[in-house]
Amino acid sequence: MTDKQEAPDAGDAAPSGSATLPLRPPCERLSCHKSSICSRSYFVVVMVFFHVYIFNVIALLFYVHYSSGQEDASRGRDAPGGDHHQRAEPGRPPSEAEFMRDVVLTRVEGIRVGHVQKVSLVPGKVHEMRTLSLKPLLFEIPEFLSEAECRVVMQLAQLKGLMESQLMVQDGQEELAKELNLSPEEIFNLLDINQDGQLQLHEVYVCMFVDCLLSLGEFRLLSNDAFQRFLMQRGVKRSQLVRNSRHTWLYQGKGAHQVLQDIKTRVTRLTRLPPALVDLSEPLQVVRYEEGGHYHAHHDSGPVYPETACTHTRLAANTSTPFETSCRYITVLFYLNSVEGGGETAFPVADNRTYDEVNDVDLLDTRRNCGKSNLRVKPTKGTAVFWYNYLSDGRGWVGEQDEYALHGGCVVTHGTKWVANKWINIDPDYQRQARYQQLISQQPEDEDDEGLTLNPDIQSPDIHQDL
Ligand SMILES: O=C(O)CCC(=O)C(=O)O
Ligand SMILES: [Fe+2]
Repeated sequence: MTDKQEAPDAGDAAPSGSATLPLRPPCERLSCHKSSICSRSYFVVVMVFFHVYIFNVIALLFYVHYSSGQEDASRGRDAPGGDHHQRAEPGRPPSEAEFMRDVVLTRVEGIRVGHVQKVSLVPGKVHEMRTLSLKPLLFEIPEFLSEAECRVVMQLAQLKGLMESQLMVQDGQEELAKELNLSPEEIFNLLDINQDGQLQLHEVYVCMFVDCLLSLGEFRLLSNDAFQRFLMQRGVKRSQLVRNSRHTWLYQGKGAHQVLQDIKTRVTRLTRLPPALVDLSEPLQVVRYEEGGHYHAHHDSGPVYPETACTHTRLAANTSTPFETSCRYITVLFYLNSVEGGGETAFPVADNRTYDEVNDVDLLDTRRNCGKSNLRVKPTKGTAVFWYNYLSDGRGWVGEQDEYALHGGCVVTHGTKWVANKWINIDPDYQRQARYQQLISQQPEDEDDEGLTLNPDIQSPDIHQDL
């Protein structure tokens, strides 16, 4: 057998009789003599690469699609205004949490101080809303309430009865003090934060309205007797108190007087907030100052740190927190009468004074220094003012406390002053607010309204006996 016979391809590889010649590389051979096979292989290789490429592109597209979907979903959970596409399944009503994901808190634009915008709050009437300051964002709306509405609110408050906003010594109730098992000295010691043996105004202030060494529950008991006694023992006068007024709370939910319900609806329109947030806020607080009454400058709501709970959502909080504040995002203040003398609402640092200067001038003292406040609003019957106590977080939710929202009631020099406060409570922690709303939505119908957890003066469960 020749080489030729043994190797069928030999004829392709070398001419006959030249077995010693080196074989050419197979590729060269193919390209020269098997061009059809060569191009088919090339085609196959190209097609394989092509398919792998297409497959990779499709896989990449799927990956991008699904991973951005997940990001959206988690953004929806973290940022209330972030996701407008995550909806409940069709045919199923959205749960409160799903509803909340779509909520963005609209803020009314101030444009500039003095800017007037028309607002439609009641059918057939247009109100004018004037920007009073940008820091805080503060507006005034004349004739927000009619004369008749002002009268009804004052009368309902009188019918209900007003209590001292900050109590001084009155009769008895020794038992409550005993229950606490704290002597007046011990109470004083707890409130005397800097331990200098004196009870300064700011210490009373701190305890009354922001965070307190005592729990809120203990403080409520104190205010009935023991607290007043040691204030008197230390020679504290009414004028030295943080506030010198009387107040009560009026329920505005279902079954409440129509005027009260109307006011709530109007507030919802004015603030452009979701009705549920207004519905679940504190009842209306009505305040009366007699001649000589005042309210030193304060914040309606404190700063919120990670360890701070909001009073209204504390039931929904997973953990217990050492501090609590009322998380009043907005204050709407109504003047129910025109005051004969004094009684302006002062905003000591509005717009152009830094907060630090407050300490130098003691602008907190509205009995002495109201005249030095940057801005004062004269109480005029029916007028409403409203402002934001918190800034925006930039993503459509509640941000940090606005320190320019400091305000107080100047001393009433002639006559009586009646105001009402509508506070809108929103937890800066979006998740907590969502959990709270979900919890409330699971309550039976007659329990899921304002005042369930929010009225700071109400300790008994009979809150729905409110007017
Ligand atoms: O009486 C005023 O003008 C202000 C009232 C106030 O700030 C309040 O009740 O929190
Ligand atoms: Fe206030």
